[in-house]
Amino acid sequence: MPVTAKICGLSTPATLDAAVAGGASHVGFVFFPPSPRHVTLDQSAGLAARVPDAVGRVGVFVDPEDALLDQAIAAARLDAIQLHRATPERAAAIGARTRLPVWAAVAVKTRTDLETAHAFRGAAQRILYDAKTPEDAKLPGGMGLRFDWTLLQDFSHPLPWALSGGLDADNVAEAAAISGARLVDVSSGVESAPGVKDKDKIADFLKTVASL
Ligand SMILES: O=C(O)c1ccccc1NCC(=O)[C@H](O)[C@H](O)COP(=O)(O)O
Repeated sequence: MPVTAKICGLSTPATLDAAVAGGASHVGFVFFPPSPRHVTLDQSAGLAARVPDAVGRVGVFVDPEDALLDQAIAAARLDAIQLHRATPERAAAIGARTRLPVWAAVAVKTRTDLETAHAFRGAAQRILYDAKTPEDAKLPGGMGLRFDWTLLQDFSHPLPWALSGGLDADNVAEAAAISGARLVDVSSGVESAPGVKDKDKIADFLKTVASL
């Protein structure tokens, strides 16, 4: 089975085009003002218009209000909602209201953290295993942190899932081999500075993923 990739936190037409040209299966737009990758509704609309139908548009949110979700879904014509710091109850309510697939981010540092994923069965359609960020960090993702990929070995996944956290062109093959991931997600590993995506790094990452 091939490995596919989501390039997260895109905010410029040139880097979005690089992700699409390189074969990304999904692109992610971050709707969270404290993030250096935050896009406005207008920006997201312009970016979304460049995305072919075959590529999934994923909106990334941190415990969002309904109003923001509605505005972002309409502006960026989202295909899926990625939720960070949301309870299973809130994830289920968002899925029921928006009728879009929900990707629940599960922050992982230990094996015990993984068990959280089970609570999302019936409430989300996909789990995104991401590295747990420090309690005082302003962002729950996009910090280039990785977790121990061996934790995912022999884990009984409750839902389809993706691997995230600290991936880059140099380690994604090892990460996929160890974890068994068939969908990988990257943000800072294809940047030259926080929030600044790099077309060449995107191309390198996607080339490596295509070879797996
Ligand atoms: O990327 C952000 O700035 C961000 C902000 C708020 C919530 C989530 C965010 N990113 C989520 C992602 O899907 C990232 O791709 C994921 O955390 C991996 O990031 P990285 O370790 O930098 O590749």
